[in-house]
Amino acid sequence: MQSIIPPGLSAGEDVTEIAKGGVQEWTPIEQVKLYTNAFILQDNKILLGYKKRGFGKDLYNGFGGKVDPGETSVEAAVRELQEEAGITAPLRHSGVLFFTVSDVAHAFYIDVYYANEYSGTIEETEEMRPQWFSVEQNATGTQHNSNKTDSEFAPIPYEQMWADDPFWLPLLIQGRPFIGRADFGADGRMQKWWFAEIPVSSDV
Ligand SMILES: Nc1ncnc2c1[nH]c(=O)n2[C@H]1C[C@H](O)[C@@H](COP(=O)(O)OP(=O)(O)OP(=O)(O)O)O1
Repeated sequence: MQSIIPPGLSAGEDVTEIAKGGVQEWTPIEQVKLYTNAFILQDNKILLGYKKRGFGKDLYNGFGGKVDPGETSVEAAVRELQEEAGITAPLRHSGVLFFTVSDVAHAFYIDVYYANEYSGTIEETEEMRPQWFSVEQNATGTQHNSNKTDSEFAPIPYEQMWADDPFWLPLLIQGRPFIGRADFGADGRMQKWWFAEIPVSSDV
């Protein structure tokens, strides 16, 4: 399928569009800040954190934050995972997300990472309360079983996550690289969005 890659993102032409919506033009970009977001995937479960304060408070997300001056993106991702969940992991790049929020002056360019192993002890921190969730029901975004799972872990709580997450988190879980952009209103709803899968070998 032919796609038009939104401003803020770059990729080759061989992307596979998986979702798009909204009617207005993309919000103009004035300033961009670099962020990271990291997930641990292990034994059919995923580690998320309940954000206790600040931007995205009361939502579940991966572990991450701003890239500090002088840091590489992956160094920042490793640092944020340590600061927010108490663990370290061999993070691998999985995708890029680009967001604007109507009442935030800068745009968010987010490198998304995952690891299948970690070291250290997962612990609650001032910012995040880590919790494992089952990926068995969520990998395709569908329920195999209407109200029961054999897993001891709850399904991924998409209703308590950013509205864009259901578009790309299933791809991360399945090891399929992705890119995507969403422009949010001040009410936290997506006003315009576009998500795509990219070839495994792509360098995003
Ligand atoms: N829309 C959306 N979906 C998924 N994930 C995110 C968003 N918007 C986001 O900002 N994020 C992610 C990106 C980062 O991982 C966090 C936000 O980082 P934040 O906690 O604000 O950054 P810190 O550097 O830790 O903040 P301070 O410690 O400086 O307050 O959410």
